[in-house]
Amino acid sequence: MANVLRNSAKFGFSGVLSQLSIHSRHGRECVSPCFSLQQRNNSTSPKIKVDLDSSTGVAVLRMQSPPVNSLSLDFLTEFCINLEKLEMDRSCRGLIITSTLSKVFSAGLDIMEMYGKSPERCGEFWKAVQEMWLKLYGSNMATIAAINGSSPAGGCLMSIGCDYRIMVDNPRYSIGLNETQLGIVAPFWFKDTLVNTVGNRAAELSLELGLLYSAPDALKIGLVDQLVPEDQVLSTAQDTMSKWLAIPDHARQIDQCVYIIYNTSPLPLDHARQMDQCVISVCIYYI
Ligand SMILES: CCCCC/C=C\C/C=C\CC/C=C/CC(=O)SCCNC(=O)CCNC(=O)[C@H](O)C(C)(C)COP(=O)(O)OP(=O)(O)OC[C@H]1O[C@@H](n2cnc3c(N)ncnc32)[C@H](O)[C@@H]1OP(=O)(O)O
Repeated sequence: MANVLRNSAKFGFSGVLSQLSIHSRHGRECVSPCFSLQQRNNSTSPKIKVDLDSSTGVAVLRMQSPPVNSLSLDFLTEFCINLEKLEMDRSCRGLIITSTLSKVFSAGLDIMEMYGKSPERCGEFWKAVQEMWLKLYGSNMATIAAINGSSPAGGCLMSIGCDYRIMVDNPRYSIGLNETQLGIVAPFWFKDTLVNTVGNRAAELSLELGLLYSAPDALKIGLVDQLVPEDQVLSTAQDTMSKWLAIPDHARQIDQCVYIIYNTSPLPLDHARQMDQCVISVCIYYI
C-alpha cells in the first residue's frame, strides 16, 4: 500500500477542482468534454442505469455494480458520462440517485484502485474521483440521494454532493466520512462539502474520529435530511423532487450559487493539486 501511495504522490493530479466556480456549479458548461470520458470507459456491462421521465423532467440514476457499488475508474467514468448527458439535456431538471443493491448505496472508492496500480492509473483514478464530485456538486439539476443502504467514505461524499438526502430508516445502515479509521485522510474538498452539510463542529468531530453514523444518528446531525421506510425511499424522493422543481430553476440555482460562494473556498489549480498531494503524502508517511 505504501508503494502505491508513494507512486501516486509523485503523479501530478489534474486539479479539476480549480474549475469549481459560479460557472461550473450553475452554468450549463461541461466540466470536461464527454469525448475524453467516453474514451476511457472500458466497462463491458453497465454499472449504472438511467431512466428519464420526460413528463416530469426527473431522471433516476440507479447504481447497479455488485457487490457494493464501489467507485472504480470504470464506475466513475460511466457515472460522469451519464451525468454529463443529463446535464446537457434541457428536458432534465431533477436527478435522483439510488442503488439497486440490497443494503448498500455505495462502499466508496474501490480499494482495488489504490493497490498495485501504475502512477498513471492512480492519477487517472483520482481525477475521476474529483470529476464525480465536481459534476455532482456543480450540477444545475436539483439532486436528491435516495440512500437505500450503507454509504461510507466516497459513498457519503456522493450523497452530500446532492442537494437533499433521504435515507432508509434502518439503524444497520451507516453513512459518514470514515477515512481516518482506515488510516487515511479525507481531502479538503470532502471536508468542505461535509462542513457545508452539517456545520463546522459536527464536521470536525466526524472527520477526526472517522465517524460512521447510523441512519437515525445521521438525521440528528443533519447528515441526512429525512428518514423513511425502505419501500418508500424512491416515492418520497419523487415527491420531494416535485417540491424542488416547483421552484424556478434560475432562482434555486442562483441561491445555491450564493451559498456555495460564501461557504466553499475556491482554490486555484496549483493549490488544489498541492493540497491533495499533501494529504496523500501524509498518508504515505504513516501507512
Ligand atoms: C492517487 C489515488 C490513489 C491513491 C490514494 C491514496 C491515498 C488515499 C488518500 C486519501 C483518499 C481518501 C478518500 C477515501 C475515500 C474512500 O472512499 S476509501 C474507501 C472506504 N470504504 C470503506 O471503508 C467501505 C468498506 N466496506 C464496507 O464497509 C462494507 O463492505 C459495506 C459497504 C458496509 C457492505 O457490507 P457488506 O457486509 O454488505 O459487504 P462486505 O463487507 O462483505 O463486502 C462485500 C464485498 O465487497 C468488497 N468491498 C467492500 N468495500 C469495498 C471497496 N470500498 N472497494 C472494493 N471492494 C469492496 C468486499 O471486500 C467484499 O468482497 P469479497 O470478499 O470478494 O466478497
